[in-house]
Amino acid sequence: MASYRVALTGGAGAGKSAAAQVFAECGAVVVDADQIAHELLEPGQAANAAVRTAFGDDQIADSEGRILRPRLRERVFSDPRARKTLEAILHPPIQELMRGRSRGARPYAVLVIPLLAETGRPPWIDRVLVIDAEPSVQRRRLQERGLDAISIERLLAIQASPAVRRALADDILENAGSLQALAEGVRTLHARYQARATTP
Ligand SMILES: CC(C)(COP(=O)(O)OP(=O)(O)OC[C@H]1O[C@@H](n2cnc3c(N)ncnc32)[C@H](O)[C@@H]1O)[C@@H](O)C(=O)NCCC(=O)NCCS
Ligand SMILES: Nc1ncnc2c1ncn2[C@@H]1O[C@H](COP(=O)(O)OP(=O)(O)OP(=O)(O)O)[C@@H](O)[C@H]1O
Repeated sequence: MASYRVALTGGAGAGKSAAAQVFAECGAVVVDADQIAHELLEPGQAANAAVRTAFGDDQIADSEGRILRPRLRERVFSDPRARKTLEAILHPPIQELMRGRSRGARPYAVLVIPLLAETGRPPWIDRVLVIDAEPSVQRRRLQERGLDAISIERLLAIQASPAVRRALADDILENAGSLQALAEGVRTLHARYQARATTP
């Protein structure tokens, strides 16, 4: 039987990781694009070398070749050309690893893809779940994570609008209440996805 793959997307701080954790606790296989991006930037990876060459070793890496992610983030969130350069290096291997790691997943896979609306829906995705929170709530959560006000505004400005994202959705999870309410919403969806995944 082919894998059943659900893409989970949403704006920064909307609650994708929190929802993904509950899907994992329910037994879904979770694959996260942001985590894969971090893995690909590790020393020894081809993307690490490509990023250091493109952005300048002395600018964005330490003496051991470790990418200084906050510095790279600052650069790419304030310069669209730099962002395109980084995305051109990282997005093809991210796509390949997302697809590979979710192949054969049982009962089904949740792929956390923050930029689904920006990059387009891959043909191998069966269903799109959008998690949404009020922009004021996103800002507060990002602030709590230590991002400064300018970085928060830049980040929200370069991401797709909630309307564009919601237009892609088969399901929408409103993350407006408590973490417990979010977990209940996830468990309801899990039951539905599990049934779809196992129905021939
Ligand atoms: C820029 C990088 C080095 C910053 O790393 P850092 O650990 O500081 O932040 P983190 O990865 O947690 O991202 C912070 C927030 O920015 C969002 N984000 C990341 N990259 C992008 C991007 N190219 N465009 C818009 N939003 C982005 C993330 O989803 C998250 O909400 C890293 O995010 C990265 O390598 N991004 C490029 C790869 C990418 O496009 N990833 C998104 C998933 S496809
Ligand atoms: N309903 C909620 N109630 C309280 N806190 C929440 C709720 N949902 C998420 N959070 C918290 O808000 C923060 C951001 O959530 P999370 O990391 O899941 O967002 P995200 O969409 O994965 O963000 P990013 O794309 O930036 O990684 C986390 O600290 C998380 O625990």
